Amino acid sequence: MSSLRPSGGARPLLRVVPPPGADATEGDSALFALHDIDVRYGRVPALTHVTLSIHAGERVALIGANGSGKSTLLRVLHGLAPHAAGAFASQVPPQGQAMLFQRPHMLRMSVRNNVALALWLHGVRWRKAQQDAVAALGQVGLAGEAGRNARTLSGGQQQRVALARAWALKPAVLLLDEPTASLDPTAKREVEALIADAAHGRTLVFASHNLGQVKRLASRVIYLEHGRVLADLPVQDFFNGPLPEEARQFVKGELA
Ligand SMILES: Nc1ncnc2c1ncn2[C@@H]1O[C@H](COP(=O)(O)OP(=O)(O)OP(=O)(O)O)[C@@H](O)[C@H]1O
Repeated sequence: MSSLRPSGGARPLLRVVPPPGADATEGDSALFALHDIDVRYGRVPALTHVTLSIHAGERVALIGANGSGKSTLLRVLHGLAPHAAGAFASQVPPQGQAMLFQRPHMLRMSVRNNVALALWLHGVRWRKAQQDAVAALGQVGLAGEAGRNARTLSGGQQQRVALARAWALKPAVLLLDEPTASLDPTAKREVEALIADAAHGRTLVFASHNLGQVKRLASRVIYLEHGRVLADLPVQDFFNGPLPEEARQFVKGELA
């Protein structure tokens, strides 16, 4: 079982239940193991004393106020936070995971090639990459837009292209940073359904401010405050059990 350092006056609540088959007492069975991780941007602490493990098949929601460290934690998992102190171990090869950023970057080329390029960079031949790209775009309802310049798509459509780009790589681990934050209610529902579908047989770690979505998608909730983990619980316990006061207030505020 993982353990956490108390953070300031607040006591973290930690009861990580690994999925069936995973042995949480064995550090090396974890896909990701973080021990006492600190990340700073200059003088700004983004993560402080973060210790946790993530096992195959978990669907982990990262929640917390703006600036609490959710994106930074996702970046650590994706190997994009080089200034981390502490120990970080990953059992996932780089091509085994894909990350969706809050504001996906579209290259000035067709929608199809935006997806195909990601595949080609992972060693898929160009012709096959284009075929797979069209198939992935079909999965997110954008097959009809394959020839369009990706930069001319709406924000929601660009988010779908980014999802297709991630899906096409068939990663074992999906890291999603507020994947539906900028979408209208219909697109939110549709993209959330795509994520739920894609999560089958995969490990999912996602940041979200949408607690309804967290309840629907997550098996485990990690609550961050000022870069510290204040609660790390199975989803039912997070929403039904006692929480540290800060987390309770946050949940109340977000649900209001
Ligand atoms: N590139 C950066 N340069 C300087 N400070 C940064 C940078 N990125 C993040 N930070 C700071 O690190 C802290 C954690 O930020 P992070 O983006 O991880 O939070 P977050 O929980 O994802 O926030 P949000 O909900 O707004 O997306 C914040 O204080 C933020 O201002």
